[in-house]
Amino acid sequence: MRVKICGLRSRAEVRAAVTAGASYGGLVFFPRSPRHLPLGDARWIVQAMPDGFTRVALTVNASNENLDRIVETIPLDMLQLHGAETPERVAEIRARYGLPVMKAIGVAEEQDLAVLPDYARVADQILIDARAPKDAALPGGNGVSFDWRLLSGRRWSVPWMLAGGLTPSNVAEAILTTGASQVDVSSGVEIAPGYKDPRLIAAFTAAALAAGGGGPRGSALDGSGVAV
Ligand SMILES: O=C(O)c1ccccc1N[C@@H]1O[C@H](COP(=O)(O)O)[C@@H](O)[C@H]1O
Repeated sequence: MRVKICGLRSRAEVRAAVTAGASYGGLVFFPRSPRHLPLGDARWIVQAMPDGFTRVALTVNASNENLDRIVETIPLDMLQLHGAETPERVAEIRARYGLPVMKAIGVAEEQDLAVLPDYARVADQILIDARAPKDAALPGGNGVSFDWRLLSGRRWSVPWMLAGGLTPSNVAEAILTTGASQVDVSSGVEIAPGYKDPRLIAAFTAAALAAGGGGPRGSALDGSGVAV
């Protein structure tokens, strides 16, 4: 079981995630988000991330110019693409930066999963998130979940991660229902938008690790996140 804490905005939040046993830390580069990080701050925050803790940059429909700036400024282990990037664009970004790419797919009903194989061909991982509500200002980070039963018994050819409205209280049920071996959380461990609570980070990570049977910290790039 591997846990990603997304939207880390301070070194204290990074320390809380690492201490809790999370494997991934997400930095949001999307100005409309309350979790958006100026690049100067990101450079400082990323220094608090130890070896083995996967450093993920989240972007939304970013241009090459913006991605260039991010990749040139901070050391990264993965790019999370959380917009309407096509499979061709995902492949282009992966080739351009030589970094593993995790593509987010928004799900509200079964047919939303139909695009998943196309992305699994070009991305290193898939992030299955709740589809954002129509009136939402953000494409993710809304604290909204979906019917996890849509995923039970499904398999894909690449590692995948479950997201969307996960909290310390529901993550165990989400894992048991979907069989996820990786989970991602943002608003579910916050006391206000953009402000993580170390106790909620600890509670979430402990609940996920207990439900998933624990397991080593580390990246899922070895393929061990593949659903079985
Ligand atoms: O967290 C954000 O602000 C954000 C902004 C734009 C796109 C995605 C964002 N977060 C991702 O959304 C999911 C679910 O978040 P939540 O736990 O429901 O709040 C997660 O993958 C975040 O990485």
